[in-house]
Amino acid sequence: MAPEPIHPIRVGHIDDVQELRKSKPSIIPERFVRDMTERPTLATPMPCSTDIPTINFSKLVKGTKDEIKTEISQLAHASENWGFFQVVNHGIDLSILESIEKVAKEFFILPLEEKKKYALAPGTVQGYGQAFVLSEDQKLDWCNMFALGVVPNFIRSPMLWPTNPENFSESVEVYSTEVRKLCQNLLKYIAMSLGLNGDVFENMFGEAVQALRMNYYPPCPRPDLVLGLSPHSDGSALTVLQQGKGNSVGLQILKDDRWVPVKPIPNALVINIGDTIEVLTNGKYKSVEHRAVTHKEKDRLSIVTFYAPSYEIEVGPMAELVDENNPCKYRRYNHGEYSKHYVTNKLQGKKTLEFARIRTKSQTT
Ligand SMILES: O=C(O)CCC(=O)C(=O)O
Ligand SMILES: [Fe+2]
Repeated sequence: MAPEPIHPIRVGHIDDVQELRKSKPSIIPERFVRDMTERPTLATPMPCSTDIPTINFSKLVKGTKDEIKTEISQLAHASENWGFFQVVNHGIDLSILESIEKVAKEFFILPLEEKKKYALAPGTVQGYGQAFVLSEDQKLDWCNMFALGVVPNFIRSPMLWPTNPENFSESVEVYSTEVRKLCQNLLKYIAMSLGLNGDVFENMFGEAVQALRMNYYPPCPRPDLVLGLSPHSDGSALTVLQQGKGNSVGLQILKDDRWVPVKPIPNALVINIGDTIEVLTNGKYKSVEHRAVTHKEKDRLSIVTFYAPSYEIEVGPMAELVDENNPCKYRRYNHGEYSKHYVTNKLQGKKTLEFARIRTKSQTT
């Protein structure tokens, strides 16, 4: 069962950030202004040796034995220490990446009245607007989202789709099919990097759920005060993120208590480990906290695919990853319940995963 909206929720007035931007405010509305501790530290220079790892996907698929071995150990290192990596030579045709970016842009430049036809209901994550807003006093992100389910419930009805409906629908379908294959392949190599059978996740997940979210961050006159997207980890198994061509750098990941920017590599895709893989691997592979920041003059688009087990699947640490030295850190739970928990809570770092974490005696006292 897909997560149902919870009612009633009072979220108060939510300004549309694109409309706000048009009015060129000299003062940012209070609901967007972050508390001191949450503000992006724009002035802190980042050490340059902290680029996230890169995986050469073509070497995994058709490299020599040695190349495959090296790439798999890179993948293990990235998943264990970073929770993030960029995939180059992923095999998805450039025209497919360009097409999804084009339809996403076409959507966001529509008049607000048009976009509002797809407005998301409070407490749900599908549609246009701001997801994860669950109370009137919650701070808002400097972002507009348009999110839709792809598997199992992609509705291919031209009536329902914006702009050029045929193009939109077709681009989403073609793109999502390619990204699905990439996720399945990456999960195979991730399993192998753990010394498990390549098909272990595929067999476990049933008909995997896939969702697509387009995030649009308009320029912000005070990027030092706001966040594009609140810190969070993803509730998925894997996330695939495409950054708009030539956009500003906006994605940051928390590494050793520092926010490290993910510098876009042209045509690469950013992959991150989601909460589900963290639980299945008993914490060996990490779903790492990340956020988006804004830019004073430049806008930014990200196109994000979440790939997760079917809602009825039960998830818990795999036996192979639990032993005396690595005691079980998470309880077993139903993935649909976790999804519901995820979408009905605000984004708050890794807090959502507390849902599953087993507390040791020293943590509870
Ligand atoms: O826009 C970005 O770079 C971050 C997006 C993201 O983390 C998400 O949609 O879950
Ligand atoms: Fe995310």
